[in-house]
Amino acid sequence: MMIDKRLVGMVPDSKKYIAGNVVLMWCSLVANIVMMSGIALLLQKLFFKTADSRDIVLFAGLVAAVNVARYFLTTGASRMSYLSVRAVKKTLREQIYQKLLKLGMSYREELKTSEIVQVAVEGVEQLETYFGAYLPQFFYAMAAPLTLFIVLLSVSVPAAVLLFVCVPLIPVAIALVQTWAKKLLSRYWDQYTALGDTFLENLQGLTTLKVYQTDGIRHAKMNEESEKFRKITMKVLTMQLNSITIMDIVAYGGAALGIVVALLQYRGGHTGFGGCLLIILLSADFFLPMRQLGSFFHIAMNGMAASGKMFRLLELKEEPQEKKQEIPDTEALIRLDEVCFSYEPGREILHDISMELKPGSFTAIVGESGSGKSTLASVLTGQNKRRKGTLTIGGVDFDDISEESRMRHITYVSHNSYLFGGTVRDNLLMAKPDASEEELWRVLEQTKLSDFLKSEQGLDTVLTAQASNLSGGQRQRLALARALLHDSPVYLFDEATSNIDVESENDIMEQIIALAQKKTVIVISHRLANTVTADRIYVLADGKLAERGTHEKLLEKRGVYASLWNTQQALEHIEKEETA
Ligand SMILES: Nc1ncnc2c1ncn2[C@@H]1O[C@H](COP(=O)(O)OP(=O)(O)OP(=O)(O)O)[C@@H](O)[C@H]1O
Repeated sequence: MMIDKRLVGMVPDSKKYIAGNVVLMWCSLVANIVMMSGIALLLQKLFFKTADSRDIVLFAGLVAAVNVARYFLTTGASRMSYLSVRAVKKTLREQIYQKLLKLGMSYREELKTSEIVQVAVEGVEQLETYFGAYLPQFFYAMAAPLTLFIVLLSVSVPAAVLLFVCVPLIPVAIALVQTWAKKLLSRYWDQYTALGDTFLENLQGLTTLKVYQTDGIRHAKMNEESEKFRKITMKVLTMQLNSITIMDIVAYGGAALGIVVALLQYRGGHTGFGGCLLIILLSADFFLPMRQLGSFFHIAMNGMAASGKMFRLLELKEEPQEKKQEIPDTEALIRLDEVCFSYEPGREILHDISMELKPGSFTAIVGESGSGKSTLASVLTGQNKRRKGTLTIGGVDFDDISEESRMRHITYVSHNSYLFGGTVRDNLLMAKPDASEEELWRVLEQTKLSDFLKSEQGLDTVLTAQASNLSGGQRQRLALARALLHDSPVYLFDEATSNIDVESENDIMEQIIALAQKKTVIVISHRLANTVTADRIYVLADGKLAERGTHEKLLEKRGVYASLWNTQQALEHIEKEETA
């Protein structure tokens, strides 16, 4: 109940450090007993005036030796604590990281990013006390009263028994609080991660909030959440303080009782003066380890509550990659048969989509806003896995293909591909780590970025996070350059030219169309003029496949595509007239 076996099992390395810590603390206790016995003996001799200078010197030597020994023992115990904490942090964070890698692109279907960050940072931090202090103290708190009991048995049996019997009252008090504490701490963590999520969202969208001047409303909402968090934090602290008070009453009450018994025993002549003194000096030591365990327990409980969230992450089902296959060849046909997809139960977004994406072909997926184009792209790239129907690449079921093979096969470029802080070179080499300078410049020339970069620091031009120091067009050009370098058989462009200037759009489309001569290219675009040369155009309407064919054939049909085309042409015509 008080030890989470699963948690300890996760960091087997920590066991030896915990054991070492307990042994060192126990040795320190023995040294203390020796010193207290020395004090009791000296005081007895002083009281009965039998002490001589030799006794004083001997006693001084004993005190010095014990203190030196205790210094080393305590330092050793702290070192053990540090080593076990280090093992815990390293192992758990490594496991979380590996898990995220194994979960692959679809991890966001299960957990929020902010939750993962909080668990991996704060959650693991909370476990520091559990492994470094609570667990060793747990075993020490058992060993210490037993040792003292055995020592004091030879001094006074009733006092030793009474003190020993009172010690378990502390764990009983802890256990009583535990059930309540567990629920409270679980709520505390839920509230904490919820607040973290809101904070991250508001921070990321701060500019938008400022633009629409809704930051005040969000601020008020966050204050509400913070207030809830404050309240639950206060509840947790109250619970901790109350239970510490109970433990203090038991600990110091028990020690006082032991002292009373020792005095009664002395008065009754059952114990000597020195024995009585020894009981008085050691009685608090019976309880202090348990009392200390009680204070660590509350922090450890918090860590255990955090570990609940951590286990939830670590237990998420992952697909074993070993059994996965490679895509048989680069000329593989991508086939969808009656594919359906829902983000949430009861609201299907894609309905019975069947299509064939032939190797070396240029396919376009078009449709009105909200018709499901991006959803289809996320299914094709494995970001959303909860689909129904069949999706195969080269005859192999999509789910049986390893993520690595899929990533090598399909390069996905969205309208906001992530560019990392660092240099242009760093971002490009991500796609092909062994690319030569010439290769890097070639893709930059293709995407017409080379002149601009030459006027800066070339490949060493520094980018801020998300390349926010580049223009929208430049960002998309760089994302395209990186994709071209990746050299995969299939390219999927999801609105890769949206929200950028016309010149960049034309340049990028020119490169995409050239790419379609050599590779399988799928273009999702709201602008039909970009995809007129496609070998096949799939038209989506309300998540269904409404039409398919070439641009000319679709115009002849005078259906959804033709009407979309005519509307866009008319709009573009008006735009041209207005700018003329
Ligand atoms: N993460 C999500 N969770 C729930 N519903 C979603 C999610 N993403 C998209 N949808 C819903 O799926 C539907 C299709 O959206 P999708 O983004 O695929 O359309 P689209 O054709 O790409 O639109 P656009 O051209 O505007 O980008 C929409 O009704 C949208 O509300």
